[in-house]
Amino acid sequence: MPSNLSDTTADWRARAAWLSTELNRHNHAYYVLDMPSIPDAEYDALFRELQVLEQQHPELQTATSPTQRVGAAPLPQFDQVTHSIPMLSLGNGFEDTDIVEFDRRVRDGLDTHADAEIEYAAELKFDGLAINLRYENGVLVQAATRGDGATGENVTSNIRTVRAIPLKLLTEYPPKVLDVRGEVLMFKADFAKLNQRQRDAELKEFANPRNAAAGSLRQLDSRITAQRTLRFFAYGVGLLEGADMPSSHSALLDWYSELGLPVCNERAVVKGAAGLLAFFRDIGTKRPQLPYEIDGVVYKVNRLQQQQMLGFVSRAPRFALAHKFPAEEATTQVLDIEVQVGRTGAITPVARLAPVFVGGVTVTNATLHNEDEVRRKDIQVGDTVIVRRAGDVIPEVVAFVPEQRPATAKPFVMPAACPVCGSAIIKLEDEAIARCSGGWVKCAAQRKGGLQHFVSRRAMDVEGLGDQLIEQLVDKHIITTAADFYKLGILKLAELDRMADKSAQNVVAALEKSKQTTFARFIYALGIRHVGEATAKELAGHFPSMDALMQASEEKLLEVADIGPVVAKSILNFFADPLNVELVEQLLAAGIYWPQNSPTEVQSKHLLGKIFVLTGTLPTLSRDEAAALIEAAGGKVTGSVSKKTSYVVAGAEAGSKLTKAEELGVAILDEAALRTLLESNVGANE
Ligand SMILES: NC(=O)c1ccc[n+]([C@@H]2O[C@H](COP(=O)([O-])OP(=O)(O)OC[C@H]3O[C@@H](n4cnc5c(N)ncnc54)[C@H](O)[C@@H]3O)[C@@H](O)[C@H]2O)c1
Ligand SMILES: [Zn+2]
Repeated sequence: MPSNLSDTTADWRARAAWLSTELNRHNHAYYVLDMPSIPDAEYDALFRELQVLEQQHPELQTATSPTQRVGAAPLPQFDQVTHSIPMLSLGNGFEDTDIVEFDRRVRDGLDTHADAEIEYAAELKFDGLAINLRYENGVLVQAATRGDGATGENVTSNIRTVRAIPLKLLTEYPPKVLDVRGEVLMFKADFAKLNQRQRDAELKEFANPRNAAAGSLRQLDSRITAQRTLRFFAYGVGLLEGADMPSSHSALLDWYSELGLPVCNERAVVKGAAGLLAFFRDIGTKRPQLPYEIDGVVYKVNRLQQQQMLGFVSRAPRFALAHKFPAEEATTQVLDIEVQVGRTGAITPVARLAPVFVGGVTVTNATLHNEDEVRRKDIQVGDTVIVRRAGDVIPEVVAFVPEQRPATAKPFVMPAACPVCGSAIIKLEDEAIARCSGGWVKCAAQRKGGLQHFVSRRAMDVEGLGDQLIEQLVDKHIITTAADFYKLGILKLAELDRMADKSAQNVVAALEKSKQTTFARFIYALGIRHVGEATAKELAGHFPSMDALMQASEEKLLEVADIGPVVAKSILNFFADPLNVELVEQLLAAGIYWPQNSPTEVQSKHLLGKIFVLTGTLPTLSRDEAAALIEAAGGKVTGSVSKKTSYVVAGAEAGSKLTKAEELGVAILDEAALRTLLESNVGANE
């Protein structure tokens, strides 16, 4: 309760009444419309405040208070179903102490010895909606939502479209009546597909899988439900007639499994509070990999007899507790929208936020991904927004709250120039992402990425110069351009963190060794936009020297196989910048060189027309080297084996390509056989 409230009955009453109205309004949006108006954490905070207020002032509590009720009344459009046994909610806890306290309450309630450990069934808290499935003589006859706990909505025809739910139980002796309780939910992948379809059809997207599941099940037209993939997990029981109730919760779920009802495997029987907390932590680490969303775990006293002794409070059983994960969503204000320049020059709009605690940390900014996304979500400076931080994922802005948009809200405008280097920001028509046109030589934001690429295995191939080392070198201003690598001495390197003399020597030796390279590798290492390895090879084969390449006109570039206008323009732009030309000159001056003609000892183009596939690890040649030799002899290297393949060159740990070659009867060579073939003229076509 806010402390600025003076301690008078009138104030409590007003606050409690206000909280009730708010909670009822949010309940309606959440349960009836399937469109929550605030994040769950904020709803929970209001709910707790009212609970505390009512505990302190019992006279405020009414039977109609939101704290005493479950869910919301069913929609009048649906037929109503009165539950034989009410469907309740769950009490919940967040902190370890809440769990220890729950275990203590259970032990007190059972009057067991202080040191007797209780057996609990622990399971997942699925983020969907509760359903009651009535089976009579083994046949599904009715399905109803929880509604307000006493009365739910009849959704039988919709539930019949859910393939995960059996229409008939797998038993010859079904009970006369069985109310199976469980959760209808939507898996993450199905949710993503549904929202993609909604977007394509320009329909409203669902906020999360829970709302999508609820919105899909609570449809008046079952054909719509049938198009959405819903799933189901059973976790409880209502009325049971004509069979004995299993003696524990775990036995109930085992029985369900035998009856053909889907039961989640992530469950355990544990002992005492320590067992509960261990389960919680274990599930916490598995959570990101689960194919569906959960918002916590649920603990239930396992023995049915003990459950009955404990009984119920108004809206929840005393024998169960939901242990919830920290909220992943919260609302806050957008103070500004800035742009960040990524390692490849990609410009990302980022919302600066009023600090907010979400997903277990304080968040002050969140990604907006790209310009189109900002427009689509219509996020403006000044908006109140819902921020989401799930696991270790970067926080993102989910949506803005329309009712709270101020008149002064300002739409985002993409700046014309890079905030880091001042170069123009450009966006190609067919790309979602705008980029700084400065490139890595000019733009400090792209420098580290560019330098890492420069030394990478397929470029200059400098061993021992890892990403972290480069970050340090740049951050300590030891290096600004790629040419600086070749000025590095052992002493400078040995000054760095975690750098032993020996490793420093190795790096310097590796740099020295990298000076002898190929023309193609050097072109690729320059990191010219759109010039990948293949294009670099084409260029190296086409132009006799670096000078020739740097001076090539657009027409000349277009003569090269596979080079179109976009790539040609990119190459022209790169060499139009004096900084880049200077870099090339410095690198060559530092001693980088390559054999002028073909880098190998191949005598003739005798393998013209032959198609090779490389697989596995060869004893001495790297794959690149083998490919270069084959190409120098006129052969062609492709990625997959077909009837057209002339030879498959197989090394250690060759996989499916080798099998395929054997199936198709393609000739298989080892490295020695390849060398023989390259050196002789046996493959000649003439
Ligand atoms: N954002 C909003 O405006 C808004 C409004 C109302 C409610 N809510 C949210 O809804 C929740 C309260 O709803 P509630 O009363 O359904 O309670 P609850 O979701 O906290 O717990 C009860 C429900 O958990 C589900 N459940 C999942 N796995 C289960 C399992 N293994 N065993 C038993 N039950 C399981 C069942 O559907 C059950 O009805 C809160 O998280 C609240 O934040 C949000
Ligand atoms: Zn820039």
